[in-house]
Amino acid sequence: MSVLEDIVAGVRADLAEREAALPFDELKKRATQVAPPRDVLAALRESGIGVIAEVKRRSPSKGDLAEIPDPAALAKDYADGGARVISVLTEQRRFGGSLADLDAVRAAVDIPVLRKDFIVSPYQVHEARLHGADMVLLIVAALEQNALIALLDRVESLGMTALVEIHNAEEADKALEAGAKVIGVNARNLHTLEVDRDVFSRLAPGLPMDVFKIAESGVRGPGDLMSYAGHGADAVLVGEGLVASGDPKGALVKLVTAGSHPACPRPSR
Ligand SMILES: O=P(O)(O)OC[C@@H](O)[C@@H](O)c1c[nH]c2ccccc12
Repeated sequence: MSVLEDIVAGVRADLAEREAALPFDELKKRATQVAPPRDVLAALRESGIGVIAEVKRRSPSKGDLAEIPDPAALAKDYADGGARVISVLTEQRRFGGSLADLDAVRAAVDIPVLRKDFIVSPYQVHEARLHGADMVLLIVAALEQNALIALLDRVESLGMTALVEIHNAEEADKALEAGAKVIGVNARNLHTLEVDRDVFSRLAPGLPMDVFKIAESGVRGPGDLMSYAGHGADAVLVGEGLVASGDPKGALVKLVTAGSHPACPRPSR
């Protein structure tokens, strides 16, 4: 079993428990009662290269990254530091996240929040909405094309924005065919878990101008942000480089400053 299949199997097992505790119809009903989602694309399209800052405790590739006893405090630091969007990992087994983290972050900040998980069922999309998410990650490699299309429609029909993640040209075609408007190129290979920053520069030229392009993973500091920007990234998504820095807010401010510096390459639109 690949790492991805293994993670998804665990996600499905945890999901079955939540479905038993809160039936889908009831979940859907409750999700209509929360405040409407924010306009994520508008937030992302503000000037400069935006930074999406991630609340990430651990990962299968790196093990423990940071304890993060108070995700709300970290989220406030991110928002104060100029993050455009906050990404919250909610996968429990491998990343140490939870829906409680999403709740805490949602309550702490006003900027858009991304639910970062391995979404394989409509249940998780409504659940994201119920917990205040404005954006939802959909990983092409984890989904059959029909499921990708259905989940993307579902995310958009709830007023949220889908971040569609790809790793190669074949997945790029699938994402575009499904109608993705925001595409994340993940530099981390989901099979080997290795980071190859050149994946972005290889794939970005093949993506249409009007697709919003996010470079995910492997941003260690301003240099990596500038380099991704030079290859056409509209925004970057950063986890480890912030949480494991010892000073997440300081590290973020450096990235945000670089992203809005006149010398930083701009997306050509
Ligand atoms: O910690 P990094 O290298 O900055 O990476 C962040 C983010 O890209 C990574 O957490 C990620 C990208 N896609 C994912 C899918 C699931 C879980 C995690 C991820």
